[in-house]
Amino acid sequence: MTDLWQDAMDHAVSAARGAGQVVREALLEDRMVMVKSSSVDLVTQTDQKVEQLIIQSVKEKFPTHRFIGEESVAAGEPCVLSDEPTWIIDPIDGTTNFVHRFPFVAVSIGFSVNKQRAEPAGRASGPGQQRAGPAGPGQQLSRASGPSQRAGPAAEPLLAFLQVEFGVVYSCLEDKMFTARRGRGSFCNGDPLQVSEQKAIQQSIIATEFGSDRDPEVVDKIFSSLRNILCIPVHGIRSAGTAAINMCLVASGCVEAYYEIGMHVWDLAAASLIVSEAGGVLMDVEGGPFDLMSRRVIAANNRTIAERISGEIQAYAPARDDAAAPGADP
Ligand SMILES: O=P([O-])([O-])O[C@@H]1[C@H](O)[C@H](O)[C@@H](O)[C@H](O)[C@H]1O
Ligand SMILES: [Mg+2]
Repeated sequence: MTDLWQDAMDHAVSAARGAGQVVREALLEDRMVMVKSSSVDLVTQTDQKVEQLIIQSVKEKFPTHRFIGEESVAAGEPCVLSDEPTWIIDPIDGTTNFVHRFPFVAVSIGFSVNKQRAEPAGRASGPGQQRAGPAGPGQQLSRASGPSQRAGPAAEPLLAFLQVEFGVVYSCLEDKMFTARRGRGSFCNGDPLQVSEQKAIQQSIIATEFGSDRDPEVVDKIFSSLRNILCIPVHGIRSAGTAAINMCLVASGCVEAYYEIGMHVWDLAAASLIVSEAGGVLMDVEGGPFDLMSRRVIAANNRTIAERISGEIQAYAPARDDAAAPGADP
């Protein structure tokens, strides 16, 4: 049977690699910094150029596909997911890092199709499927066991979830290409990834970010959550400065969990599949199902750690990514 999306995934990997080369070259030059939603929400010409390069190359090969790109949305394009094949692009995740030459910068490309196809857990989802169980980031099943033991239960209720078919995160200064295909596992430079087996949060490292919202009430909540989690106590707190790389660190087993409120769908789409395909779980910060458009996430190695973190977070709800979209989900 033809593998519908493998061509697109191969294209995403090569586009991400090409974009990474542009980012690395731009780091050697002066970077003109502009601001978006606030004085600490940065963008550069390289973000815009890289996004256009990726979109143009995809359009040439897949002229009917749609896009959600960070800089296109900033320029007024709608942020809409539909049943149509949609490329979800963050040209530079870690723009602040890029501006300061802090050495963690990623190109993130997720690909979704069939926005809300309801599918029973445990059904194989495509040609060449090697593992049972839904691997899309909208699902909330615990996947604490390793890749070899990940068959989903046979009779789960129907779940409506966003289907990310593949995710590509290229950590371009480390030259690490993280990839995941739905139902087929996660990889870094071709080597399979698996989340940490740690069950005790007291022996965990937790990643989070401070985002770009400087409203004192929000900052208080961020620090309150951080204090609660630090005092559990955990082994440590880390911030890579990019949501996508933080999540790839979860998938790689280097940190047990990452949580944040405020990042966007383009920061999360690709990496959410990389986490779930590495055996991790995705959850809303209040413990419900993960929602890619909600700008809230806990990505963890297992449900126990995710739930413990959700119990310590002072939650708030930023405007959804699809809030302004006509016909967006209520
Ligand atoms: O702006 P950008 O560098 O693409 O993305 C940001 C990074 O992922 C950062 O780690 C996170 O804290 C922000 O919430 C994101 O917006
Ligand atoms: Mg980003």
